[in-house]
Amino acid sequence: MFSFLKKDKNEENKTLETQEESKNFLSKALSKTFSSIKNVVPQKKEKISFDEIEELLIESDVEYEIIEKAMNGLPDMITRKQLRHRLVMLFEHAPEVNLQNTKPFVRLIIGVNGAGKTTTIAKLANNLKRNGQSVILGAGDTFRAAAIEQLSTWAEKLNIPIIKTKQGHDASAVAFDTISAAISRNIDNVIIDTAGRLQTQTNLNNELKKIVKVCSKALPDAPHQKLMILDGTQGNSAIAQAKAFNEIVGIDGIIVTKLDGTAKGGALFSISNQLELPIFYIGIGEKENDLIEFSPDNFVDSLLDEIYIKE
Ligand SMILES: Nc1nc2c(ncn2[C@@H]2O[C@H](COP(=O)(O)OP(=O)(O)OP(=O)(O)O)[C@@H](O)[C@H]2O)c(=O)[nH]1
Repeated sequence: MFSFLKKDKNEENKTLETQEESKNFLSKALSKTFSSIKNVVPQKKEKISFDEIEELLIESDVEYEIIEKAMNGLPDMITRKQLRHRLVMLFEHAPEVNLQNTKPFVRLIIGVNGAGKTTTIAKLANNLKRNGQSVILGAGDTFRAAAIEQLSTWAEKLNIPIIKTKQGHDASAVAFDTISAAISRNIDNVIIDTAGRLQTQTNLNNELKKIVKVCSKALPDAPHQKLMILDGTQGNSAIAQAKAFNEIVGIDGIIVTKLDGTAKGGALFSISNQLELPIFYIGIGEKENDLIEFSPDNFVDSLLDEIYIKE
């Protein structure tokens, strides 16, 4: 009985340590956003004024509408606990748990050119592999030869199989073949790239609808996740883009990239809240390990650690 309790305590400590590590990692990755916040509140305090909180949220690129929503009814001097509660609430669209029971689990990656799709696919695949799962990639960006090459280079580097075709060939055929290969080779995860497109490019968007339909022909219910990659350096302007894609194919979750290079980290609040979608991961660098699972609690706590004295 005693040793059982002791083990529990050890495990609890370990979880706390991991949480602390993940928060430290987040603070480093979001240093640009946090230093803009510190410009507004240079000294840590127990209570911070309404006006200062409002200003620091504006500085970190939270949309004004969201700030109003979060701060409605708060007093003139705000405690950490009061603010924490309101900020965490903005991420109420938490990721669904237990999605991973399906095999193969098919993710379709969507985004505009340059948002970081290819790099993010590599990072995601690397994460899954590190967790002991098998992955296959589908080079569905058949629009540009360079995209097929770039993804192939990552596949080789990470030692992950890839299904590809020639530039200009049918992207939905690549999606179908990748899922079929995963089924026959008993692979856990499928990640399918798609061509970068704007929400206004009708032909490409019809192609995207076709890819989604063909995925479900290869495997009922696939794709299990349609993930939108948003460039974090664009801050709030990425929202309109994602809204349009959500209307075209229905997005299940967001990955925000390049948060290491911007002071606009506060846009994460607006992105999740406005789109009513969970943020699954954030990209914090160009290497394969630079993708972390997004935790609203850790994000809000790291931010509050910059301005509040710990309770
Ligand atoms: N600093 C930083 N750079 C990133 C991150 N994610 C991607 N990048 C860089 O952003 C650039 C564009 O990334 P890609 O993965 O090529 O983007 P893409 O959306 O596939 O773009 P196309 O290939 O043009 O369709 C590359 O130079 C990446 O290294 C990130 O989280 N942080």
